[in-house]
Amino acid sequence: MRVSAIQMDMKLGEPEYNFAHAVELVRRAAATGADVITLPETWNVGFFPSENLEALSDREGERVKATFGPLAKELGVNIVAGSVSNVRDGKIYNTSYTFNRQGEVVADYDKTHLFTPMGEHHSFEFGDRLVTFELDGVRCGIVICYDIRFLELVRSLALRGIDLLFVVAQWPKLRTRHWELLNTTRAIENQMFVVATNSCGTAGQTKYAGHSILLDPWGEVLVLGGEGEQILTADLDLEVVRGIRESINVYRDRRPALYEIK
Ligand SMILES: NC(=O)CCC(=O)C(=O)O
Repeated sequence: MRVSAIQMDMKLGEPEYNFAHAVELVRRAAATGADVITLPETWNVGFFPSENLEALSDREGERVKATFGPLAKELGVNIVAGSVSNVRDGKIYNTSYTFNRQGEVVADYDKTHLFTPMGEHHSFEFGDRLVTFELDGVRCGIVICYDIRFLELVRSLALRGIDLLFVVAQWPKLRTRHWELLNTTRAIENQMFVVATNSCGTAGQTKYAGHSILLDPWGEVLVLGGEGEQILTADLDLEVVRGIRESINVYRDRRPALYEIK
């Protein structure tokens, strides 16, 4: 499975520009022969405008579905369309939509851990369900940015049988080391591929890290981004998952009856 992660530089509060730019980048990523293309967190508005957020947001994912469904079908590619700021039932969610090669929505996920240090919970609603799905027969899960700090969340997805985790983020440069270590640790402890797509550039006072990272289940770096906008591509050999789980079988050896965290 060839995956291309788009490390996008979006403009805060400018969905018109951001939609056009995301489509252009997806077309460029498709030219690499990718099976799956990914985008970062809240790329439609940036993370996140303090004014007019509701007016700038998508409505029940209508715009992202109308844009990326047909595009996925036209290009014959799976698209993990990052996440968008999205109004549903009068509330704003940080929602991720994933499209298969036929342009169908195969997953929608609302961020479950909102980033309270930046007040995300004052503007957005918490999601309340975990999501797994299949792309080309590969079992996948998705989390959004701050979610990656919660090992229980990722282990829960792992126990549902995923082999590949998508992380879509707007992670600040200030904590680049946490970003790399957390993604690497989740890959190793759950013995899965991790495709972690970050944003870059500056929004308001915050500089975003870039450093998108694609990892194999041994925690080896397949490709690591720099600081600027770029498309990172790697081939994932899913057989590696079976190999590591046979040689170091942590799923067989774990002893959940002893753990307070189930
Ligand atoms: N967008 C986010 O969730 C930011 C998370 C973050 O900066 C951190 O966990 O550190």
